[in-house]
Amino acid sequence: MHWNLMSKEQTASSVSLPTVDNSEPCHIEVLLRTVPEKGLQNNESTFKASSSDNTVLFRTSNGPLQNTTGDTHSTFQFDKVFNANATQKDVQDFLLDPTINDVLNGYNSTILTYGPSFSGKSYSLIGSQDGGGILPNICKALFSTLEDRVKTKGNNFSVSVLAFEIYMEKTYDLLVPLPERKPLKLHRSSSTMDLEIKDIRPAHVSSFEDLKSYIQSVQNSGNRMGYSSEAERSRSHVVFQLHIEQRNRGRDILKNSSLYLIDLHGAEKFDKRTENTLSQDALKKLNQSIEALKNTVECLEIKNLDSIYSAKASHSSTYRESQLTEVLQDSLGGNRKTKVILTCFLSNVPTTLSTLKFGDSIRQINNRVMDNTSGLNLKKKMDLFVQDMKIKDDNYISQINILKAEIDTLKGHSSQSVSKEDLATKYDDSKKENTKLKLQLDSIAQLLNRLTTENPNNSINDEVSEILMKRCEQIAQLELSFDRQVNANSKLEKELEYKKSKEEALESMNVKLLEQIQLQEKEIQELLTTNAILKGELETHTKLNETRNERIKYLEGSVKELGINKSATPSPRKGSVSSSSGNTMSHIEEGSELSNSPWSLNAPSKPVGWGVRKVSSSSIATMGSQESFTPRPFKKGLNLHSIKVTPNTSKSPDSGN
Ligand SMILES: Nc1ncnc2c1ncn2[C@@H]1O[C@H](COP(=O)(O)OP(=O)(O)OP(=O)(O)O)[C@@H](O)[C@H]1O
Repeated sequence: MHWNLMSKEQTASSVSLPTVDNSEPCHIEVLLRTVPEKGLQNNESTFKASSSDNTVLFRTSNGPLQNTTGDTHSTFQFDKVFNANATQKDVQDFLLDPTINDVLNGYNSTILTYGPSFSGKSYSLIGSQDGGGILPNICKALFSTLEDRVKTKGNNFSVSVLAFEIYMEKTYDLLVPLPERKPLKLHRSSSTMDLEIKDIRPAHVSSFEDLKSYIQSVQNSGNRMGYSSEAERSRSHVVFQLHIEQRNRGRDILKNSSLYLIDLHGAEKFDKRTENTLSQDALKKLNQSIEALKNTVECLEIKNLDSIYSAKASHSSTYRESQLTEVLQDSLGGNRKTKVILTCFLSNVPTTLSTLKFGDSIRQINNRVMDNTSGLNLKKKMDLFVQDMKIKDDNYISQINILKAEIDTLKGHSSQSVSKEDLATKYDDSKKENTKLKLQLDSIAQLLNRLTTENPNNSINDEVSEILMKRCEQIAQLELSFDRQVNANSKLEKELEYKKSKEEALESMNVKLLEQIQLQEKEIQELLTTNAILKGELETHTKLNETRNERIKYLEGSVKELGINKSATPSPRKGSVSSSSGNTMSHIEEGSELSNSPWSLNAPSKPVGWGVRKVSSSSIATMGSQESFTPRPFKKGLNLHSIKVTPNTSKSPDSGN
């Protein structure tokens, strides 16, 4: 699979709205961040960085601060200068929001770190144990804004990510574990001239959590960046690319943009002192990319400063000096909003001076940026429509399944509970028992009355009372359970009714959903047919156009030929056909094809004969509404008389003859 690093889908499925070049100039922004160094005071250093006016002043060893207007390299002006005590948050507060805005407005953007080893490039871009860098925080903020737009504007989005490293002039997919990593091919698409990486594996991520796990897998797969071991310097350039596609269905707008986050390896030259295991050739390759980057920036700076400078020398050739510059082509002088973070130790004069000079040069480069906003074409619209229908369909199906499961559980409940018939028999039984007990109670009450009247102090009285009390308790309990049964019964009845109504509602909803699906299928069908008709019409028009072009060419040829013949013979007089030489006549006869042509200026309404000769160039010039034509039998040498011309009001000098 090829992965287009520029506008992956824009070319295939959308039509660009702007037809004119509406790009705007945009200079590369440069930020400087200095590393905290123990015991180093800013005003004691050779460099004085000022975050208030965003300058760095370079002072000579013993002398006073140099005049800012004197030596161009005595003062370096940047877009932002962060002192050593600036936090990650300070840097990100400055950088994140504008970059996110640019990307979401459809502008391609790049954030690039540049500086010597251990100066905090990875610290700023990726982060460390004590805090997240630009990469995780920009991704988090990006997803949060995208999700907000889904809620507030109904926009859709899709994000894909890929990560690769450039090591010794070879490009590797960072998702592939380090030992298995194979170099990938970079090439430019012949149609769009976009850079493509063959066989790289992009990942589609739908949330920040997905993206975090992608970054995690990249880090787990091993790297040459050195952030696994803090004391190790990086030897590869690492590139993260996010591609964001946003769709606004209401306005049929598609925005495609990408964000590069690039962590370069140290900008100093690698040599045998630090890389003693590497061969001379390997060292050369290791240094090649930064050298090429410096050259490219220099060329572009000169080109920007000197408008007469020929682009030929600078452009394509310098970009091709290394894989890094190939990847950066669009970020340096192309359609990207580029921000460079320079990192340096103020105590190290040579590396800082070289970094500042690089920053100064790259800041002179003007990119030409335009937002990658496009309209959706019919095919894209249909694809999206079908995709949405599918999603809706899936939703409906899952909704139906949920409701079905609910019905099943309710049905299970009702089968487990007591049936109506059982309840009725239970109710009857209790009723019978109740009446029996009541009768017993009555007879006991009667017996008791009798005994009380006969013998008021009889001990039997107490016994009977006790029995009676027990019986009463039994009756009360029975009545209670009876009430409970009745309550349970009515509850079940209600539940059953509710289930029935729910089932009915579900059924009708189901029917509606089916109708909707059918309607949508019909709409898709109609769109397909319209598409086919449009295609057919387009083909017919193209053919017609081709035929017309052929005819026009043919006519032009014929007219030219006629012109040549005309110039070859004496110029005919106004109102006359030609000389009597007979040449023109015969030419006209030959040109009868022209008169017969449906494209002829004078298509014959009569059979082809003498009349068609009116088409000769001279006759076209003289033909007026008063001209009449009398066909005569052909006589050799008499052809001049074969056409009768009615006198013209404006006579030619010879017309009297
Ligand atoms: N501004 C800073 N504040 C605190 N610690 C920092 C800062 N900048 C860098 N460091 C620390 O310095 C060390 C080196 O930083 P880092 O690895 O980011 O350098 P680098 O420029 O990416 O080096 P290399 O080019 O070798 O990759 C790390 O331990 C990092 O935590």
